[in-house]
Amino acid sequence: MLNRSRQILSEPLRLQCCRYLASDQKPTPPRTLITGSLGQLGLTLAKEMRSRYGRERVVCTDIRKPPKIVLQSGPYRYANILNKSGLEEILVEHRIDQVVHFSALLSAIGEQNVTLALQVNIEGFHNIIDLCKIHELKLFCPSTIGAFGPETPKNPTPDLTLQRPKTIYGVSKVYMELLGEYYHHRYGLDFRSARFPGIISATTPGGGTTDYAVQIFYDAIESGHHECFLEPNTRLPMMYISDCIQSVVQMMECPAEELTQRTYNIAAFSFTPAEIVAEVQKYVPLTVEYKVDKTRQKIASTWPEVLEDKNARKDWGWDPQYTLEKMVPYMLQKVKSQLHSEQVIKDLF
Ligand SMILES: NC(=O)c1ccc[n+]([C@@H]2O[C@H](COP(=O)([O-])OP(=O)(O)OC[C@H]3O[C@@H](n4cnc5c(N)ncnc54)[C@H](O)[C@@H]3O)[C@@H](O)[C@H]2O)c1
Ligand SMILES: C[C@@H](O)[C@H](N)C(=O)O
Repeated sequence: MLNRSRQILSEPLRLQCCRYLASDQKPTPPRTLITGSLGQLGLTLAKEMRSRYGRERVVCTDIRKPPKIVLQSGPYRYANILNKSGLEEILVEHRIDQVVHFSALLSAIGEQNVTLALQVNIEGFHNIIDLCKIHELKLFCPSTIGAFGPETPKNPTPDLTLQRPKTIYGVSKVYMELLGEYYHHRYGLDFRSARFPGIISATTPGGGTTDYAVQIFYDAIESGHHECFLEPNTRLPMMYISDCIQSVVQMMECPAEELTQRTYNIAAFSFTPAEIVAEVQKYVPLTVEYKVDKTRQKIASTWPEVLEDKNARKDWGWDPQYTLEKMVPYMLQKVKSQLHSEQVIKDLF
């Protein structure tokens, strides 16, 4: 895993990473805290970071009871991001150097509970960013294609453009981007953010508009039939989990002077439901029925089709490895193992 990760980094970044990997060289690897680590992305990132920096140097947190295997794999702490002093205690006790802030309510679930989304996505972020400022910690918080709206150019969508999202999720992410950049400008906080496409992994997602693109693999393996909640021609940017995790590591390890901006679009590939169905059908029999969910379709219709990521490629060597065609057989294999032997959670550690 470690070799693979290093292979795909650009030359300057690879040299930077080697500084963490060679035990006789300085500086020592960072101590990292991940919030919302039991969601779709957190444990995969924890596994990658632990392989690079050491098991005890990555502290997973969330408000949910973790599976036993998570407890066995390294430090895990209960941390509600709405409890600022509780968070501070953990940051101080573990002598944390950097935070990856994943806790959030995603687009579809946010529309079902706007008050809670405001609390988690905005108040929670206030707590995190203030603590990072006080304790001089580096902060990564992902943004999303959901930070754009219907007025945004859809194809391609540049880094700097109109952002008038129509979900509370999108509004809170634009606020997060702006506040992070303000704290960087005003206080020198080392804030970094990448706008993720919909992420596809065998770990199931937590209430987003792009979730169909994970569910389709479970349906293909379990029943051979998928009910799709988006229209067949809805094109959205997507990315495989391995590339997503690489983007976090690469961006966090990039020397500050190489970043020309603090929020970057990142892209891998885009597809429509009809296109992913056709790709899955190359490997397994699959029928599909389009039962469109009006709320999620309305959200998807306001999002970009293709993100422009030339600045991320130029500044910190962003170079995704997975295409739709390469990802589909991997996903089918992962989901099959997950269903038959809970292998995916084991794979994480
Ligand atoms: N998954 C994607 O497709 C995607 C795409 C773009 C951006 N992102 C961003 O990446 C981050 C991680 O996404 P994810 O898919 O893992 O999300 P997820 O919904 O799967 O997980 C979020 C986690 O936050 C935790 N959480 C909720 N309330 C909390 C609270 N009060 N205190 C602490 N933790 C709390 C939940 O328990 C959950 O484990 C989010 O910020 C999301 O906006 C994700
Ligand atoms: C796109 C992303 O932010 C998330 N998967 C959602 O659909 O809400």
